[in-house]
Amino acid sequence: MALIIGLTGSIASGKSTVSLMFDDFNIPVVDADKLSREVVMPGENAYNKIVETFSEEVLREDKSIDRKKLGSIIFQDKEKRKQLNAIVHPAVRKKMLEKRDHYVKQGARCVVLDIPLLFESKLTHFVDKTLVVYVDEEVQLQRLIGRDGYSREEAYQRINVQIPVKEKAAMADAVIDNNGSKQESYQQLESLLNEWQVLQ
Ligand SMILES: CC(C)(COP(=O)(O)OP(=O)(O)OC[C@H]1O[C@@H](n2cnc3c(N)ncnc32)[C@H](O)[C@@H]1O)[C@@H](O)C(=O)NCCC(=O)NCCS
Ligand SMILES: Nc1ncnc2c1ncn2[C@@H]1O[C@H](COP(=O)(O)OP(=O)(O)OP(=O)(O)O)[C@@H](O)[C@H]1O
Repeated sequence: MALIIGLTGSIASGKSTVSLMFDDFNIPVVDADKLSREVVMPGENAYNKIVETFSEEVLREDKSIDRKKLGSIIFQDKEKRKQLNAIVHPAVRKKMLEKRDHYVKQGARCVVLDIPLLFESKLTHFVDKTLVVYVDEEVQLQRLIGRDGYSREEAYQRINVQIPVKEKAAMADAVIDNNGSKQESYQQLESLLNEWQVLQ
């Protein structure tokens, strides 16, 4: 039986950074953020629904979704966020489960589902173990600003629409403390995978 790990955290806590490390252990990762970009490509159902709901105002000149613009709308309006989630999440879940099952069928010993909203969307039944990538709030804020160039207010807005990462860490089966170097996080991941006996 394959072990399915749900990898989560909060925005800019380091999920993608840790998710890349699984490659070294030949463990496949299904990335919900990546799928959420694929399902809103022009021509897809979710794309059409987004245009219907949010108007052509959220399109770029080439008709693709202007993610920055859509983000600036939904991160400050709970109702609009719910509308977008209702459009995008079902399509992402379907693709995620298809990919999970594909890797399991191929004989993977372990599959990672990288899902930013694992706890918020109550998806823990998709996985056997939950793993949270944790950082202190000030580190999270600085890394988010450093990566995306948001103002402090914009960064807080994005952090505050999710369950605080401290609370997620308290709910998780395991936690990687990503306040230190990437190397330190890598070592924590390696020990955990040994503990969970998924390394060949
Ligand atoms: C609003 C959008 C267009 C902004 O796109 P952008 O490229 O700027 O951000 P990206 O998609 O890379 O998301 C960055 C991070 O924001 C957070 N986030 C994104 N959407 C949401 C949401 N609906 N609620 C809370 N946090 C969210 C996550 O931590 C995610 O990792 C995009 O995030 C989106 O379509 N969101 C709805 C789908 C969703 O919930 N995706 C996240 C999990 S599948
Ligand atoms: N241990 C670390 N030391 C220094 N910088 C780090 C560390 N871990 C991650 N970072 C940097 O912090 C930023 C956020 O990390 P990352 O993109 O992995 O977060 P994320 O949780 O995947 O974010 P999102 O929720 O937006 O997808 C990136 O610029 C990344 O390079």
